[in-house]
Amino acid sequence: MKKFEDNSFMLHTDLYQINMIKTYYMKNMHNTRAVFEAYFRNMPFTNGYAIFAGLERIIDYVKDLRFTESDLEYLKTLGYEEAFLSYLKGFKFTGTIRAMHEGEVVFNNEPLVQVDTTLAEAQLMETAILNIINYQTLIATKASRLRELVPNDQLMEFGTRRAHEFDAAIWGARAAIIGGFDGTSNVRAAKKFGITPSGTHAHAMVQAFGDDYRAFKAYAETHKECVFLVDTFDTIKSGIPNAIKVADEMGDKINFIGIRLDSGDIAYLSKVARKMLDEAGYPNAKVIVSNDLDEMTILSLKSQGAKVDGWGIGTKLITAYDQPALGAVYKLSAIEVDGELVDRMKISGNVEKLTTPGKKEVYRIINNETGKSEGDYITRFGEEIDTSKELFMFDPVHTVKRKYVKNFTPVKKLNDIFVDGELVYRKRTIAEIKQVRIDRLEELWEENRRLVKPQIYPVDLSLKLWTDRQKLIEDLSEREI
Ligand SMILES: Nc1ncnc2c1ncn2[C@@H]1O[C@H](COP(=O)(O)OP(=O)(O)OP(=O)(O)O)[C@@H](O)[C@H]1O
Ligand SMILES: O=P(O)(O)OC[C@H]1O[C@H](OP(=O)(O)OP(=O)(O)O)[C@H](O)[C@@H]1O
Ligand SMILES: O=C(O)c1cccnc1
Repeated sequence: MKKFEDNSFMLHTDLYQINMIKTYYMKNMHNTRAVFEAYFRNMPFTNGYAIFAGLERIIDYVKDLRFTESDLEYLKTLGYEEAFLSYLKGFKFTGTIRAMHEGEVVFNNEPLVQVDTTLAEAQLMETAILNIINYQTLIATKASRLRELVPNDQLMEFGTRRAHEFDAAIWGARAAIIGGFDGTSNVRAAKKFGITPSGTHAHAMVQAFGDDYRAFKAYAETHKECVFLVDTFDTIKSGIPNAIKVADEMGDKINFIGIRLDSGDIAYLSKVARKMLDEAGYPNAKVIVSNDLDEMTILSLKSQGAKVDGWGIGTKLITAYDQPALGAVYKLSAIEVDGELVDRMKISGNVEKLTTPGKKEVYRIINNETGKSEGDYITRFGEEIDTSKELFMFDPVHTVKRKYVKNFTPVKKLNDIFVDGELVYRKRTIAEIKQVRIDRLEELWEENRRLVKPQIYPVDLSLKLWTDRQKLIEDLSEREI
C-alpha cells in the first residue's frame, strides 16, 4: 500500500461527511447556505456550569481548510471521481463562524459554536469541531471544579503519562490551565502555549541514589528550587527528616519550596509533615500532594483537616475519569431554500433530542443591581431585546417556572470569529482566557457554582423562539402521521 504524507487535517473527518459532500456536489446543493450549531445536552459531572475551550484549535483548523495534493491523491484511491476531486481542490472556508470566548462559562442546550456557510463546508467541519470542543471543554470544566475546591492552593496538571495519547496531553494541559490550574508538568505544552511548567522529582531518583538523604542532597546541589518527594521509603522516619536535614545543610543555596507526598494517608501525613516542617523552622515550606486525586478525594481531605498547599493532579483530570465524554453535538438548524433561510429541526422519539430550530443568538441577562446573571436567554438571530421593558423569562420545558426581569443588560455571548471566510477574531492569550473564566464565574450565584447538586442555571428561549419551535414540532408531527 502506498504511504501518503500526513500533512493536513482535512481528512480528520468521518468518511460519511465526504460522502455527503459528494452528494451535495452532484446534486448541486454544495453551495447552499446552511447554519449548524454545536452544543451539549447535559452538564458534565453534573456541574452547575461548564468552561468553554477549544476555539484556538478550531481557528487553526479552519484557517488551513484546504485539501493537500496527498489528501486528494488518497481520496482518488478510494474511488472518488475527478470532477468531485477538482471541486475539492478549490475547497476553502468562505463563511461565518461565531463562537463563545474560551474560558467562557457555558451551559447545556446553548450554541457554543455556530457555523453559517455553505452546506459542504459546514458538513465537513462537524467531526473536527466536535472532536476539539468535546475534549477541551470537558477538561477545562473538570479543572474548574478542582479550582473552585481549593481557590488559594497551587494546582498542577500531572496527567501526560495517563492521557489518551499526545494530543490529549497537550490540549488537555492547556484546557486545565484555562480551567484555573497554575501549571503543567508537560514541558512541550508549556513551550507551545506559554504556560508555566512545574514539577518535582520521582521515586526513581531516590531509588537510583539508594536513600532519601543522598538523593535530596544531590538534587539540592544541582537545583535552586527544591521540592523533595518524601514517601519512597518511610515518610515520617526518613523522608521528611532528610528533607529538613538537606534544607538545613544547604541554607540559602537552595529555595526549599517544600515536600511532596504521593502515597499513604494524605490527611494524616500532611498534618505530621506540617508540624515537622514548622518545628524545624520552615513554616513557609509547602506540603504538596498527589496520588489519584479528584474532587471527592480533595473534598474528603479538606474535611479531615489535611494541611495541603499544593495538589498535583493527573489521571482523573486528563482523562475526565468520571465522565469521559461531554456529548456535544452539531446540528443543522437552518438551510437556504429559494433564497431564504428556513428553520430546520430534528424530531425524534426522545424529547431530550429535539433540537431548537433557526439561527440563534445567546444572551446572558445581567441584573444591573446585583451584577449577577438571571440566566441565559436564547433568541432568534436578529431578534431585539427591549431593555426598557421587563423581560419575560421562562423555562422552555417547565413553562410555569417563569419570572419578569427588570433593570438588566443583555450581553451577547457569540463572537464573530470568521466573517466571509476571513479571520476577524484576535486570538486571546492564556492569561486573558484565564481571566475570562474568573470574571464570568463572578456573575454566577454561589448556588450555581457548588460542587454537589448545584442549582440549575436557567437557559431559556425567547417567547418568539419557543413559539416557533412549538409550531415546527406540530407541523413536523402532522407530516409524520
Ligand atoms: N486521608 C485520606 N482520605 C481519603 N482518601 C485518601 C486519603 N489519603 C489518601 N487517599 C486516597 O486514597 C487512595 C490511595 O490509593 P492507593 O492505596 O493506591 O495508594 P497508596 O497505597 O497509598 O500508594 P501507591 O499509589 O504507591 O500504591 C488515593 O486515591 C489517595 O488520593
Ligand atoms: O496519580 P495521578 O493523579 O495520575 O498523578 C500523577 C502520578 O504520576 C506519578 O506517579 P507514577 O506514574 O510514577 O505512578 P504511581 O502512581 O504508581 O506512583 C506521580 O507520582 C503521581 O502519583
Ligand atoms: O513533577 C511531578 O512531581 C510529577 C510530574 C508528573 C507526574 N507526576 C509527578
